[in-house]
Amino acid sequence: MTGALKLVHSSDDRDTLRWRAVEKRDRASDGKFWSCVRTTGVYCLPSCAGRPHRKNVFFVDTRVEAEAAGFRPCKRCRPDRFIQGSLDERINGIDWKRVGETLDNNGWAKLGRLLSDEECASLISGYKDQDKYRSTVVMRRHGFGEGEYRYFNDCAPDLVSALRVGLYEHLVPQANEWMRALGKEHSYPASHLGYRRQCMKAGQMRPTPLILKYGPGDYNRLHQDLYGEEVFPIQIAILLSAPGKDFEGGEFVMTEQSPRRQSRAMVAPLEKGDAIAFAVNERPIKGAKGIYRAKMRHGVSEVLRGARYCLGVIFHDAA
Ligand SMILES: O=C(O)CCC(=O)C(=O)O
Ligand SMILES: [Fe+2]
Repeated sequence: MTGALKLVHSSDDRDTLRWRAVEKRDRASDGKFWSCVRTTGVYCLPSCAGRPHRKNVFFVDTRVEAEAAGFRPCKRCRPDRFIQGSLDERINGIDWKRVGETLDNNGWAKLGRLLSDEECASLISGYKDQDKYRSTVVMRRHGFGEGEYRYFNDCAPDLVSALRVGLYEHLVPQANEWMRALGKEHSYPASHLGYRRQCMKAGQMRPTPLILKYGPGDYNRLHQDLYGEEVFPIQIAILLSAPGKDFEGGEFVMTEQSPRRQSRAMVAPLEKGDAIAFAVNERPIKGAKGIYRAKMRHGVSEVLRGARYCLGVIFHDAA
Protein backbone atom coordinates (compact mmCIF):
# COMPACT_ATOMS: atom_id res chain seq x y z
CA MET A 1 0.00 0.00 0.00
CA THR A 2 2.68 2.50 1.01
CA GLY A 3 4.56 1.71 -2.23
CA ALA A 4 1.57 2.75 -4.32
CA LEU A 5 1.07 5.89 -2.28
CA LYS A 6 4.65 6.99 -2.80
CA LEU A 7 4.01 7.30 -6.53
CA VAL A 8 1.49 10.05 -5.98
CA HIS A 9 3.43 13.29 -5.73
CA SER A 10 1.62 16.33 -4.46
CA SER A 11 2.18 19.49 -6.49
CA ASP A 12 4.40 20.69 -3.62
CA ASP A 13 6.66 17.70 -4.15
CA ARG A 14 6.72 18.32 -7.85
CA ASP A 15 7.61 21.96 -7.35
CA THR A 16 10.37 20.98 -4.95
CA LEU A 17 11.87 18.74 -7.63
CA ARG A 18 11.48 21.49 -10.20
CA TRP A 19 13.17 24.02 -7.96
CA ARG A 20 16.03 21.59 -7.41
CA ALA A 21 16.44 21.36 -11.21
CA VAL A 22 16.50 25.16 -11.42
CA GLU A 23 19.15 25.34 -8.69
CA LYS A 24 21.28 22.83 -10.59
CA ARG A 25 20.60 24.65 -13.91
CA ASP A 26 19.68 21.22 -15.18
CA ARG A 27 19.68 21.19 -18.98
CA ALA A 28 17.90 17.84 -19.07
CA SER A 29 14.86 19.57 -17.55
CA ASP A 30 14.69 22.19 -20.32
CA GLY A 31 11.35 21.98 -22.09
CA LYS A 32 9.77 19.88 -19.30
CA PHE A 33 8.55 22.95 -17.42
CA TRP A 34 9.12 26.71 -17.37
CA SER A 35 9.79 29.06 -14.46
CA CYS A 36 7.92 32.34 -14.25
CA VAL A 37 9.68 35.03 -12.22
CA ARG A 38 7.11 37.41 -10.72
CA THR A 39 9.57 40.21 -9.92
CA THR A 40 10.96 40.51 -13.46
CA GLY A 41 7.91 39.39 -15.45
CA VAL A 42 9.99 36.94 -17.48
CA TYR A 43 9.84 33.18 -17.91
CA CYS A 44 12.91 30.98 -18.17
CA LEU A 45 14.28 27.56 -18.97
CA PRO A 46 15.29 25.51 -15.90
CA SER A 47 18.93 25.85 -17.06
CA CYS A 48 18.83 29.67 -17.06
CA ALA A 49 21.89 31.28 -15.50
CA GLY A 50 19.66 33.77 -13.66
CA ARG A 51 19.31 33.35 -9.90
CA PRO A 52 15.78 34.27 -8.83
CA HIS A 53 14.54 33.83 -5.24
CA ARG A 54 12.38 30.76 -4.67
CA LYS A 55 9.54 32.92 -3.34
CA ASN A 56 9.33 34.85 -6.62
CA VAL A 57 9.11 31.80 -8.85
CA PHE A 58 6.22 29.60 -9.94
CA PHE A 59 6.21 26.85 -12.54
CA VAL A 60 4.07 26.16 -15.59
CA ASP A 61 3.96 23.17 -17.91
CA THR A 62 3.93 25.06 -21.21
CA ARG A 63 5.22 28.28 -22.74
CA VAL A 64 1.69 29.10 -23.84
CA GLU A 65 0.66 29.25 -20.15
CA ALA A 66 3.58 31.52 -19.30
CA GLU A 67 2.80 33.90 -22.15
CA ALA A 68 -0.93 33.82 -21.41
CA ALA A 69 -0.11 34.88 -17.84
CA GLY A 70 1.69 37.92 -19.29
CA PHE A 71 5.29 36.75 -18.87
CA ARG A 72 7.94 37.65 -21.49
CA PRO A 73 10.71 35.29 -22.61
CA CYS A 74 13.97 35.80 -20.70
CA LYS A 75 16.62 37.53 -22.84
CA ARG A 76 19.35 35.44 -21.28
CA CYS A 77 18.14 31.84 -21.72
CA ARG A 78 15.75 32.61 -24.62
CA PRO A 79 13.00 30.08 -23.77
CA ASP A 80 11.25 31.23 -26.96
CA ARG A 81 14.19 29.86 -29.01
CA PHE A 82 14.09 26.45 -27.36
CA ILE A 83 12.75 23.70 -29.57
CA GLN A 84 12.17 20.05 -28.91
CA GLY A 85 10.06 17.15 -30.04
CA SER A 86 8.94 16.08 -33.48
CA LEU A 87 7.86 18.62 -36.04
CA ASP A 88 4.22 17.69 -35.38
CA GLU A 89 4.69 18.27 -31.67
CA ARG A 90 6.24 21.67 -32.36
CA ILE A 91 3.39 22.59 -34.70
CA ASN A 92 0.80 21.43 -32.18
CA GLY A 93 2.61 23.40 -29.45
CA ILE A 94 2.08 26.71 -31.27
CA ASP A 95 -0.43 29.00 -29.57
CA TRP A 96 -2.91 28.82 -32.47
CA LYS A 97 -5.51 30.86 -30.66
CA ARG A 98 -3.11 33.80 -30.40
CA VAL A 99 -2.00 33.25 -34.00
CA GLY A 100 -5.63 33.38 -35.17
CA GLU A 101 -6.32 36.60 -33.26
CA THR A 102 -3.13 38.21 -34.55
CA LEU A 103 -3.90 37.16 -38.13
CA ASP A 104 -7.35 38.72 -37.74
CA ASN A 105 -5.92 41.95 -36.33
CA ASN A 106 -2.81 42.40 -38.47
CA GLY A 107 -2.98 40.02 -41.43
CA TRP A 108 0.19 38.31 -40.24
CA ALA A 109 1.44 36.49 -37.17
CA LYS A 110 4.73 35.09 -36.01
CA LEU A 111 4.63 31.39 -35.19
CA GLY A 112 7.91 31.46 -33.28
CA ARG A 113 10.83 29.20 -33.92
CA LEU A 114 9.83 26.08 -35.82
CA LEU A 115 13.07 24.69 -37.27
CA SER A 116 16.36 23.77 -35.60
CA ASP A 117 19.72 25.05 -36.85
CA GLU A 118 20.38 21.58 -38.30
CA GLU A 119 17.08 21.57 -40.20
CA CYS A 120 17.78 25.05 -41.58
CA ALA A 121 21.28 23.93 -42.62
CA SER A 122 19.99 20.81 -44.36
CA LEU A 123 17.41 22.80 -46.36
CA ILE A 124 20.09 25.33 -47.35
CA SER A 125 22.60 22.69 -48.38
CA GLY A 126 19.86 20.91 -50.36
CA TYR A 127 19.39 24.02 -52.50
CA LYS A 128 22.27 23.08 -54.78
CA ASP A 129 20.74 19.64 -55.41
CA GLN A 130 18.83 20.39 -58.63
CA ASP A 131 17.05 17.00 -58.72
CA LYS A 132 14.91 18.00 -55.75
CA TYR A 133 13.35 20.90 -57.65
CA ARG A 134 10.96 21.22 -60.57
CA SER A 135 12.19 24.63 -61.64
CA THR A 136 14.54 27.51 -60.89
CA VAL A 137 13.36 31.08 -61.29
CA VAL A 138 15.89 33.87 -61.85
CA MET A 139 13.93 36.79 -60.48
CA ARG A 140 15.40 39.51 -62.70
CA ARG A 141 14.14 37.77 -65.85
CA HIS A 142 10.55 38.22 -64.69
CA GLY A 143 10.95 41.61 -63.05
CA PHE A 144 10.37 40.00 -59.63
CA GLY A 145 13.52 41.50 -58.08
CA GLU A 146 17.05 40.14 -57.78
CA GLY A 147 17.91 36.68 -56.53
CA GLU A 148 16.52 33.29 -57.39
CA TYR A 149 14.26 30.59 -56.11
CA ARG A 150 13.51 26.93 -56.71
CA TYR A 151 10.22 25.08 -56.47
CA PHE A 152 10.45 21.63 -54.93
CA ASN A 153 9.19 18.78 -57.10
CA ASP A 154 6.80 16.15 -55.77
CA CYS A 155 9.63 14.45 -53.91
CA ALA A 156 10.23 17.38 -51.55
CA PRO A 157 12.09 16.50 -48.35
CA ASP A 158 9.89 14.95 -45.65
CA LEU A 159 10.39 18.06 -43.56
CA VAL A 160 8.81 20.28 -46.21
CA SER A 161 5.85 17.94 -46.81
CA ALA A 162 5.30 17.56 -43.07
CA LEU A 163 5.28 21.34 -42.65
CA ARG A 164 2.77 21.79 -45.45
CA VAL A 165 0.44 19.08 -44.19
CA GLY A 166 0.77 19.91 -40.48
CA LEU A 167 0.46 23.70 -40.73
CA TYR A 168 -2.45 23.50 -43.17
CA GLU A 169 -4.67 21.71 -40.65
CA HIS A 170 -4.26 24.48 -38.10
CA LEU A 171 -4.92 27.24 -40.62
CA VAL A 172 -8.07 25.77 -42.19
CA PRO A 173 -10.53 27.09 -39.58
CA GLN A 174 -9.13 30.60 -40.05
CA ALA A 175 -9.20 30.30 -43.85
CA ASN A 176 -12.84 29.16 -43.77
CA GLU A 177 -13.72 31.96 -41.37
CA TRP A 178 -12.15 34.52 -43.68
CA MET A 179 -14.09 33.17 -46.66
CA ARG A 180 -17.36 33.47 -44.70
CA ALA A 181 -16.49 37.00 -43.62
CA LEU A 182 -15.64 37.95 -47.22
CA GLY A 183 -18.97 36.52 -48.35
CA LYS A 184 -17.37 33.85 -50.51
CA GLU A 185 -18.84 30.40 -51.05
CA HIS A 186 -15.40 28.85 -51.05
CA SER A 187 -14.41 26.38 -48.33
CA TYR A 188 -11.34 24.34 -47.53
CA PRO A 189 -11.26 20.65 -46.60
CA ALA A 190 -9.79 19.59 -43.26
CA SER A 191 -6.74 17.80 -44.68
CA HIS A 192 -4.10 19.02 -47.09
CA LEU A 193 -4.54 15.84 -49.13
CA GLY A 194 -8.19 16.78 -49.61
CA TYR A 195 -7.14 20.30 -50.54
CA ARG A 196 -4.66 19.06 -53.13
CA ARG A 197 -7.54 17.22 -54.78
CA GLN A 198 -9.48 20.48 -54.85
CA CYS A 199 -6.48 22.19 -56.48
CA MET A 200 -6.22 19.36 -59.00
CA LYS A 201 -9.84 19.91 -60.04
CA ALA A 202 -8.92 23.54 -60.74
CA GLY A 203 -6.03 22.33 -62.93
CA GLN A 204 -3.42 23.23 -60.31
CA MET A 205 -1.18 20.25 -59.83
CA ARG A 206 2.37 21.48 -59.47
CA PRO A 207 3.73 21.81 -55.92
CA THR A 208 4.53 25.35 -54.78
CA PRO A 209 6.84 25.00 -51.73
CA LEU A 210 10.05 26.81 -52.60
CA ILE A 211 13.41 27.97 -51.35
CA LEU A 212 14.51 31.50 -52.08
CA LYS A 213 18.13 32.55 -52.14
CA TYR A 214 19.40 36.12 -51.94
CA GLY A 215 22.93 37.50 -52.06
CA PRO A 216 24.22 41.05 -51.61
CA GLY A 217 22.05 43.53 -53.55
CA ASP A 218 19.19 41.02 -53.97
CA TYR A 219 15.61 41.76 -53.00
CA ASN A 220 12.07 40.55 -53.66
CA ARG A 221 9.48 43.03 -54.95
CA LEU A 222 6.12 43.20 -53.20
CA HIS A 223 3.96 40.46 -54.66
CA GLN A 224 1.24 37.88 -54.09
CA ASP A 225 1.77 34.17 -54.63
CA LEU A 226 -1.26 33.42 -56.78
CA TYR A 227 -1.09 30.51 -59.22
CA GLY A 228 -4.64 30.19 -60.50
CA GLU A 229 -8.25 30.41 -59.36
CA GLU A 230 -7.70 28.17 -56.38
CA VAL A 231 -6.13 30.17 -53.54
CA PHE A 232 -5.57 29.24 -49.93
CA PRO A 233 -5.64 32.65 -48.21
CA ILE A 234 -2.78 32.18 -45.73
CA GLN A 235 0.81 31.13 -46.37
CA ILE A 236 3.95 30.53 -44.33
CA ALA A 237 7.57 31.59 -44.72
CA ILE A 238 10.44 30.28 -42.59
CA LEU A 239 13.73 32.15 -42.41
CA LEU A 240 16.63 29.71 -42.77
CA SER A 241 19.56 32.11 -42.26
CA ALA A 242 20.55 34.17 -39.23
CA PRO A 243 20.05 37.95 -39.55
CA GLY A 244 23.06 39.91 -38.32
CA LYS A 245 25.27 36.85 -38.73
CA ASP A 246 24.67 35.15 -42.07
CA PHE A 247 23.29 38.30 -43.66
CA GLU A 248 22.45 41.96 -43.09
CA GLY A 249 19.34 43.80 -44.38
CA GLY A 250 16.88 41.51 -46.16
CA GLU A 251 13.85 42.24 -43.99
CA PHE A 252 10.52 40.54 -44.52
CA VAL A 253 8.11 43.35 -45.43
CA MET A 254 4.38 43.49 -46.07
CA THR A 255 1.93 46.11 -47.20
CA GLU A 256 -1.78 46.26 -46.64
CA GLN A 257 -4.05 48.17 -48.99
CA SER A 258 -7.47 49.06 -47.58
CA PRO A 259 -10.22 50.79 -49.57
CA ARG A 260 -9.75 54.58 -49.77
CA ARG A 261 -6.59 54.46 -47.65
CA GLN A 262 -2.87 54.74 -48.29
CA SER A 263 -0.91 51.51 -47.97
CA ARG A 264 0.29 50.44 -44.57
CA ALA A 265 3.84 48.98 -44.43
CA MET A 266 4.81 46.32 -41.92
CA VAL A 267 8.15 44.67 -41.16
CA ALA A 268 8.26 41.29 -39.44
CA PRO A 269 11.32 40.76 -37.27
CA LEU A 270 12.39 37.15 -37.82
CA GLU A 271 15.25 35.09 -36.44
CA LYS A 272 16.73 31.96 -37.95
CA GLY A 273 14.22 29.11 -37.95
CA ASP A 274 11.27 31.44 -37.23
CA ALA A 275 8.03 31.04 -39.14
CA ILE A 276 5.55 33.71 -40.11
CA ALA A 277 1.97 33.25 -41.30
CA PHE A 278 0.50 35.97 -43.51
CA ALA A 279 -2.40 36.70 -45.83
CA VAL A 280 -1.72 35.75 -49.44
CA ASN A 281 -4.12 38.28 -50.94
CA GLU A 282 -7.37 39.46 -49.39
CA ARG A 283 -8.37 39.37 -45.80
CA PRO A 284 -11.46 40.68 -43.99
CA ILE A 285 -11.18 43.60 -41.58
CA LYS A 286 -13.98 44.51 -39.21
CA GLY A 287 -14.67 48.22 -39.57
CA ALA A 288 -17.26 50.48 -37.94
CA LYS A 289 -19.59 49.99 -40.93
CA GLY A 290 -19.10 46.27 -41.36
CA ILE A 291 -16.46 44.12 -42.94
CA TYR A 292 -14.15 45.40 -45.66
CA ARG A 293 -11.41 43.79 -47.70
CA ALA A 294 -7.74 44.56 -47.31
CA LYS A 295 -5.19 43.38 -49.85
CA MET A 296 -1.80 42.27 -48.67
CA ARG A 297 1.50 41.98 -50.50
CA HIS A 298 4.83 40.74 -49.23
CA GLY A 299 8.47 41.04 -50.26
CA VAL A 300 12.01 41.35 -49.00
CA SER A 301 14.13 44.50 -48.69
CA GLU A 302 17.63 44.53 -50.13
CA VAL A 303 20.17 42.13 -48.66
CA LEU A 304 23.19 44.27 -47.81
CA ARG A 305 25.67 41.54 -46.97
CA GLY A 306 25.92 37.73 -46.90
CA ALA A 307 23.41 35.10 -48.00
CA ARG A 308 19.77 34.87 -47.00
CA TYR A 309 17.68 31.73 -47.57
CA CYS A 310 13.97 31.35 -46.91
CA LEU A 311 11.55 28.44 -47.18
CA GLY A 312 8.15 29.39 -48.56
CA VAL A 313 5.17 27.14 -47.82
CA ILE A 314 2.22 27.96 -50.03
CA PHE A 315 -0.75 25.66 -49.66
CA HIS A 316 -2.38 25.86 -53.10
CA ASP A 317 -0.62 24.15 -55.99
CA ALA A 318 0.21 25.84 -59.28
CA ALA A 319 -1.32 25.50 -62.73
O1 LIG B 1 12.29 35.48 -48.82
C1 LIG B 1 11.29 35.78 -48.17
O2 LIG B 1 11.33 35.99 -46.96
C2 LIG B 1 9.96 35.93 -48.87
C3 LIG B 1 9.60 34.66 -49.47
C4 LIG B 1 8.34 34.70 -50.26
O3 LIG B 1 8.06 35.56 -51.04
C5 LIG B 1 7.42 33.58 -50.05
O4 LIG B 1 7.71 32.73 -49.20
O5 LIG B 1 6.41 33.55 -50.73
FE1 LIG C 1 6.12 35.16 -51.93
